Amino acid sequence: MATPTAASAPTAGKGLPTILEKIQAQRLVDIAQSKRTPGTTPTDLTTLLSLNLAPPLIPVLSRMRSSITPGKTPALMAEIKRASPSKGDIALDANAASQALTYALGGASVISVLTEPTWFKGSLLDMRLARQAIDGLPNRPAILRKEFILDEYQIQEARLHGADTILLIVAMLSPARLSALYHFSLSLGMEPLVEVNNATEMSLALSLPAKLIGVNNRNLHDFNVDMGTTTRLADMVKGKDVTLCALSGIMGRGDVEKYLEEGVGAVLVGESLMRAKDTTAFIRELLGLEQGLGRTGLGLCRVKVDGVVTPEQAVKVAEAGAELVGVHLSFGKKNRVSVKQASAISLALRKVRSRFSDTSRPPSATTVSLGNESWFQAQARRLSASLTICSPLLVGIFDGDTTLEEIIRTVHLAQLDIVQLPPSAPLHYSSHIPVYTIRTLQGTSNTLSLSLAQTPGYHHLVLLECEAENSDAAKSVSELDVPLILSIVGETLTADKVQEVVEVVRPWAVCASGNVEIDGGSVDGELVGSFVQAVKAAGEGSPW
Ligand SMILES: O=C(O)c1ccccc1N[C@@H]1O[C@H](COP(=O)(O)O)[C@@H](O)[C@H]1O
Repeated sequence: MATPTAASAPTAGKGLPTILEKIQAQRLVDIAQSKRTPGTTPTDLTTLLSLNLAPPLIPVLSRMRSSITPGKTPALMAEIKRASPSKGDIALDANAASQALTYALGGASVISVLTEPTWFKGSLLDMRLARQAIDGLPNRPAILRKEFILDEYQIQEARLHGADTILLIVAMLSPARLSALYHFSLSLGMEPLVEVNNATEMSLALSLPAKLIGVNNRNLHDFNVDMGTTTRLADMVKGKDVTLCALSGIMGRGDVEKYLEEGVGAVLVGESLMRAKDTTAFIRELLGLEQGLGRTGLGLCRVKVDGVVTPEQAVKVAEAGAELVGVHLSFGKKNRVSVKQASAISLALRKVRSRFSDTSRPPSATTVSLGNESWFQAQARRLSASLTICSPLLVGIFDGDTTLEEIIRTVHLAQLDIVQLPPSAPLHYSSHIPVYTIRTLQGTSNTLSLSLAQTPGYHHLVLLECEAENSDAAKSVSELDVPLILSIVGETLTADKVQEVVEVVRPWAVCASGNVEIDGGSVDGELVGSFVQAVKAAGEGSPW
């Protein structure tokens, strides 16, 4: 791969805007320095890519196009921009990871991360962290490396650090270099955003043929922003397989609406988003969405009954309306069952499920949101949707001595639907267990375990064991973004008491204990039924 130098810069002699010349010269120095650094030489990057160390890509065009409603909602490319040559410092304290998460949950389709350090105070680390922060989201935005790309080396860096697309600025590149970089990016699976500022550059972009074209309203000679630039070029892409993006100077919904009327599909917004007092509200305004909509769940609280030892008990619990049936599978536990007994319980539950399920419901009725939601919200939504067609589910409860191999074997032999892990279970277990997992935490949990509780991938739900007098702990955990199963220990939870707790803590489910937990051979179906009714009444309007 040839290394462009400042002297042999492909754009020399084109009369570039001063700032672009300066940035270009500096970037060539930076690239040469990185290429010389042991561990990041061009050979290293090629090796890292061939080892498949770049994180998985999403196709930027289809991600953006799936968010566009022509004339109404554009795809939003939300930019992380701490500073700029034209404005100086904008938001030096901005944290790339938390900004990216806010953008993603607010409804951005692309997160544009400036990685240029000198004028924009960005970095590749910013982009990597932005990607990591949104990686677990079920419908994550694409990551754009917003950079002055001059060399294939920067495109390799972009892929390795988690970009799904890169920027190519036509004004900085000769037609031959533009074409080479465009095709190199495609060869790594990334459709680039090609930036133009006039009709000549637009024709060049179309000849590539670029499918994602951004018109920069900012004149890079004098920094003057002319919002009519996009308007004047919009007709050139009409009828073509091109998503047109308006870049720079967008301050509010008024600007967006004007562009939507002109057939623009996407807007890239930097400064005004970075300065917004309420970023989420501003994103919703830009996208023309209703304000203040919180989480949309099914408004339900579910019941889990533990300690079932026979198929007959399991059926009684199902008939009483509980959605989760727990069996203890570890030695030394009260009401411990063998794998064989668990398997018989599983079979009995499978036989009766159709009686408690509504398979006539279309999937969309339970799939409340396919937009941007957190990893845990998505898990809870999917599990809740499964429960409407497949209830109750069987939970196998394990203690700290069970190995991962034993748990996986039991899942298959007993056909468990969910595995409940003890607090001490290694954090990687969940990613190896082929069903949903619940992690038990004690109400007295420290800050570390609370932060682990919220880590996507370590478990799908948290079961919080809490003394009745310590329900404040449950309240504080309930504020975490994790579906919670509340288990009040050491006290019989009456129907009245459970209503009170559910209304305060708003858990995803409650674990029946005391008066309804099975002890010995019999289950009082009526008691379980009234407990279930109390939980259902109190759970109405829950965010889950
Ligand atoms: O903003 C600048 O000073 C600038 C200078 C040189 C190249 C690009 C520049 N900014 C680009 O502006 C848009 C975002 O615009 P805005 O913040 O929403 O007005 C984006 O394309 C930046 O890369």
